[in-house]
Amino acid sequence: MATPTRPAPSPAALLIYPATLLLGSLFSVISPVARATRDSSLRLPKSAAPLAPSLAADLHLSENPVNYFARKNNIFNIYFVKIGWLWTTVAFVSLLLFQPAYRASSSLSQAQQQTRVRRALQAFLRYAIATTIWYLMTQWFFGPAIIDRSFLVTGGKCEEVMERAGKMDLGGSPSTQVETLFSAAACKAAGGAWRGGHDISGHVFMLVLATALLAHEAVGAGAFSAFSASNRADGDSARERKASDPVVSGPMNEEPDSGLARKWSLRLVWGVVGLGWWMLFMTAIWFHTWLEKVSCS
Ligand SMILES: CCCCCCCC/C=C\CCCCCCCC(=O)SCCNC(=O)CCNC(=O)[C@H](O)C(C)(C)COP(=O)(O)O
Ligand SMILES: Nc1ncnc2c1ncn2[C@@H]1O[C@H](COP(=O)(O)O)[C@@H](OP(=O)(O)O)[C@H]1O
Repeated sequence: MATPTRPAPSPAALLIYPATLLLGSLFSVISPVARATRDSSLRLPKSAAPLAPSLAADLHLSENPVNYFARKNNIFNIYFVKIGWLWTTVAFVSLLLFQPAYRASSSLSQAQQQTRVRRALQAFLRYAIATTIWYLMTQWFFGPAIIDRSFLVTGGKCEEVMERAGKMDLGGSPSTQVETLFSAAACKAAGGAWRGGHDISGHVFMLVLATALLAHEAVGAGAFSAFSASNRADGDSARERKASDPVVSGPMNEEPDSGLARKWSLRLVWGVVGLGWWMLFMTAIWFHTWLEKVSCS
């Protein structure tokens, strides 16, 4: 019986992302609460009203929007999304450590051990590639991150700071000045307003990348465990399997206590994926224009 060990999730599953953004955008248009938030923000004093076409800030400037998730300081934004790659890393490492698909153990044959080490290395490579992409897009790309550079290229700038810089010498080395003016975080920290360009959502980008990476890995690892468990139950057919066959190299000799860690690592991963999806949905409802959201997914 040849059952694939790690069936690849269908690419069609990725449609959940545009569907989520579409649903969130529709909700933001038809929900009375979302509309009330928008109306109240439009009644803000002119000095507080942004001049740029970006709706990200325009619609949600009020200090305390009606909906908790429309607040930038909501607990999930601060302790989950803002350090989202840390959560992704922890969840991913827990998979590598505790899922039988990647775990080499002395009770396995040498061929089985090699298969698992190879799988773990491949998974780590996927994580490293995703981490590099996240880093270059949102944190640093030989200076400002790609998202910040695309904002500048499309006409955005750090408004108040640019004006001040025009009037006085900012001091510091030229590279310090560039950092101050040309990255969203540095601009906001310097009291400037990051306005005027196409502001690709870092939240949408990171949440899509992180949840897709984790879900893809968890589906594969979970399927391996389920397949192995069904083989353990079916003792006769399990004994017929070749140890060297990567398709059937299940954790027949798994230590009893590793089952708990295996379950909890999957729960952690699906928890991160679930909360990540929810925050993506919240970003779709309360933050950014439609174009800014879809341009990064
Ligand atoms: C060419 C450079 C390549 C560098 C990458 C090399 C990859 C090597 C592979 C593996 C090595 C392991 C390294 C471990 C990395 C651990 C990652 C972290 O934990 S970083 C610390 C936590 N920080 C975050 O999670 C930040 C997440 N937040 C954001 O990215 C942003 O806040 C946002 C994009 C979500 C929103 O942006 P904002 O401007 O609106 O705040
Ligand atoms: N789901 C969410 N919950 C709370 N704040 C969010 C959010 N999605 C985006 N934001 C906020 O909206 C702004 C634009 O984010 P992004 O460009 O990454 O989508 C950021 O504000 P700050 O930069 O003031 O923190 C971010 O914190």
